[in-house]
Amino acid sequence: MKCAEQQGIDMYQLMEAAGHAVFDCVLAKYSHANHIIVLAGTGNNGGDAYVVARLINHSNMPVTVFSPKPQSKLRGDAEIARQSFLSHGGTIVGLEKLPDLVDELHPSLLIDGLLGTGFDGALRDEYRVALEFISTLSLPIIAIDLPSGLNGDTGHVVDFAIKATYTVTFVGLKVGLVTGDGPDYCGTLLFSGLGIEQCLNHSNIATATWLKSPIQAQLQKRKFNSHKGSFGHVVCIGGAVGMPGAIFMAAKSVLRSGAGKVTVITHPQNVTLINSLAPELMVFGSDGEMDQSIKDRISHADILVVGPSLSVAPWGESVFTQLVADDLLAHIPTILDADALNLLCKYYDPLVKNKNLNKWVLTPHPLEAARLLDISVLDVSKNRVAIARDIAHKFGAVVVLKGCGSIITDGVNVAINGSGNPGMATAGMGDVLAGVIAGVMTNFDKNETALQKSTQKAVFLHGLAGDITAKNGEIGIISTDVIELMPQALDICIK
Ligand SMILES: NC(=O)C1=CN([C@@H]2O[C@H](COP(=O)(O)OP(=O)(O)OC[C@H]3O[C@@H](n4cnc5c(N)ncnc54)[C@H](O)[C@@H]3O)[C@@H](O)[C@H]2O)[C@@H](O)CC1
Ligand SMILES: Nc1ncnc2c1ncn2[C@@H]1O[C@H](COP(=O)(O)OP(=O)(O)O)[C@@H](O)[C@H]1O
Ligand SMILES: [K+]
Repeated sequence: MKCAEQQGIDMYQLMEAAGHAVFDCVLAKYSHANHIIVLAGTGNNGGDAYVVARLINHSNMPVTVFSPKPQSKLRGDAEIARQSFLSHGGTIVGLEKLPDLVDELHPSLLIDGLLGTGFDGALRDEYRVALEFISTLSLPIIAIDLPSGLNGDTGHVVDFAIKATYTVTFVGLKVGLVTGDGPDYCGTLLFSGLGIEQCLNHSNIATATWLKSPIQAQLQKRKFNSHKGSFGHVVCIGGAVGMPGAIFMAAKSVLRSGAGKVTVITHPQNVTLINSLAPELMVFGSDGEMDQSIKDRISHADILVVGPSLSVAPWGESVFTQLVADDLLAHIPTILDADALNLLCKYYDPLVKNKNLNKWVLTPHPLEAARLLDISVLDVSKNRVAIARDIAHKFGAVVVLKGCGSIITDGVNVAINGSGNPGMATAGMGDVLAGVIAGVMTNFDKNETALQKSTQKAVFLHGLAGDITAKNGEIGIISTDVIELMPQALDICIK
């Protein structure tokens, strides 16, 4: 909004436009509402609320505004909007009176204009008490710009927030609506550009991309005249003794995402089982010492996946340290997942620093992200985008910070994934993602600039396969189901 102001756009007109956008939502979804309660805060989000309340009043629907103290004087545009509401006969009551009046008013809709993008920190007591009371009413709620209590920049809820039915949000994407806690609080998201989206598009503001449509993960149709060598050789390294599952799922996912050839390097005791589960894989055993033939296979790979069930015990540690010491990870695009990330924390300084590592994709979940920066998991969830960027800068890598609204960043560009579902919160789904990233990459150029873009597409495709799997029920989907549906997800995205 500051940018709009700098470009000479009239801020009160924007507030009017915001109010009209919310009023349109009221008319479209709740035109028969009984009494409408509007919460109006003390900033510009409150100003928007007064515009909506005036429009509701004007259309002869019963409306009461509840506002925290001080109700006397707001600032600037918000005060103009409040005065306009009052001069049209509007009623404003103290927020603390809401519990006493609610039975009398019989509201059937609540509009939340308490806090918007200016909210920071923890809710002040008066607000928290009001929001907790509201949550007991079971009313449909339209949130203005964002649900009060949710931080629009980070997607973090400190203690309490409104759970909206609809959120009518304005102009650019607020990352906090689509990552972390955001999706649990926003309900259905409705966007309004307030008529200034064109002007902002030309202002060169760096914003995050929300990956929501298959068009954003477009893949080229294959030439008829293709052969397996056209689509890359991926080597997957992991699977300590007794742990064949994760590396098998990662490798099978690479195959199901379009790679020409996939090799697995694992503990010798896993070889027979993995071969029998997927005879398409080439599987080789290593007892922890990497002989020359294994090193040759790795050095001829187009892409590496390192980490699924590698373990931090001696076998995994020995494999990882040799890969780094022999520079095998320095020149080949490499997806580092799971225990490779844990080992990366341990060996970052002595082995990894100062090498040419800008071909890495790191795929931490929040706990692994916390370890990579030596912070707490809470610190990660407080600001997912900033943390993902910090990891990208520290390791010179593309980072996928997994979870609801996975963040993909090379430290500069930021994308937030909009595919996937909570059914995917199940063991092995991250191993599948690591494989999908490598497999999808084999469809693209191998240069570095493609790394962020191809990782974005892969993360979207992985979530899309999860969504296709969840069509028969979300809870209880398993990672191997998602692997089998990767071809369907890819097919949706082929040009
Ligand atoms: N003119 C503009 O800039 C426009 C802004 N728009 C609206 O304005 C909003 C942003 O307005 P503001 O910057 O005034 O911010 P807000 O209206 O979100 O909030 C500011 C108020 O919240 C209080 N507050 C902050 N943290 C708090 C906490 N932890 N507990 C309790 N109270 C807290 C502050 O004391 C301040 O009074 C947007 O979300 C959008 O709804 C729209 O009207 C379009 C035009
Ligand atoms: N609630 C969710 N919404 C969307 N995607 C999710 C959700 N929960 C998990 N996922 C996805 O599933 C995968 C889980 O990865 P991870 O936690 O590493 O699992 P594991 O360690 O068991 O392999 C990630 O890609 C993550 O983004
Ligand atoms: K709000």
